[in-house]
Amino acid sequence: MRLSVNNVTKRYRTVTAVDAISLNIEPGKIQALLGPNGAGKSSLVRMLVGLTRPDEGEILVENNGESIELTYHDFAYLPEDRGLYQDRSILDNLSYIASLRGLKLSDIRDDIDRWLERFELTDRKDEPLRQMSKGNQQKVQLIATLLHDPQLVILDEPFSGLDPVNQEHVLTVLSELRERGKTVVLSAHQMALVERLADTMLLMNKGRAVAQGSLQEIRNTLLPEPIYRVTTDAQLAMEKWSGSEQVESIRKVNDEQVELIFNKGTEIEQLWPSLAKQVPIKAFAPIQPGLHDLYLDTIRKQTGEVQS
Ligand SMILES: Nc1ncnc2c1ncn2[C@@H]1O[C@H](COP(=O)(O)OP(=O)(O)OP(=O)(O)O)[C@@H](O)[C@H]1O
Repeated sequence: MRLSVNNVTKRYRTVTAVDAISLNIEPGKIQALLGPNGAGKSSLVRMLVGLTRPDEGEILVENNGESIELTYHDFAYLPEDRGLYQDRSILDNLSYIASLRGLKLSDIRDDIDRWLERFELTDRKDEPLRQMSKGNQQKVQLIATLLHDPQLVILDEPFSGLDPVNQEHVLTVLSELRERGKTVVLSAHQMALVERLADTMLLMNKGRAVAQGSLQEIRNTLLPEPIYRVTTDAQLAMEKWSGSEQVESIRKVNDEQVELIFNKGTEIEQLWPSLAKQVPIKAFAPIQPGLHDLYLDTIRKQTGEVQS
């Protein structure tokens, strides 16, 4: 299933939650939506699953090359506000949700057992949900979401409330969905996980797209000039190099290392000897910042504050 989001805008009374976003989401790929609180991720997700409509633009869904209207059976949706019956057991909740989807319990009983086993909930399946930790409830919600095995899976913050072991379980589940050709869209705040998992990402801030594409494409957009990590006398380097015309920025990492970004068009190879004449250089190498650093740096620049 393929989703095309074309120039979509969503406004609430006082705020433009999603502002002219375009995005192509492909089958067999994982698309992540990233951004600080209030960036517009959930608003976009709600439009993707048809809960709300765009004020401008359109969202097209294609299955095997044909344009379709999404129905409840076509997609799995893990909403931001989870809704399970607190007084009922895990098994009752899952059976009830399965019946709502028109699934026969006898057909999916094995699937439920496998999911419970996988998420280490088998021993607790008869306990009421209210006795469960937030993370365990989250796991039950995720199982409920995926039970009917649809082609399109849309998850609003699937990692929230989970410990690292269960985050890994979810990561594996999502990778398997991709391998089986499903289309997966998720919003998340866990950059290290997203970096390992997502094929493409949309970084949003205040409803707008700040950068999108693969991690490399995002790097190229947000950081067109490479960063060099230089081993040297950091204090002296800060003093001597920061005034250089070719140096866009210099940051002290520790007493023996600085990070340098050069101005666009600088012939970097030719510059090293003159920098080394001012302050001896022991070593230098370009570094590839991870998504976490790119994200924080970008949001900081845009808002002057950081939320993660
Ligand atoms: N139903 C609504 N009515 C009015 N404003 C809304 C509504 N839903 C969202 N908003 C506003 O739209 C903006 C985007 O909110 P949204 O929940 O989409 O962000 P988000 O990126 O999902 O944030 P978070 O990471 O905190 O879940 C926010 O300013 C929010 O207050």
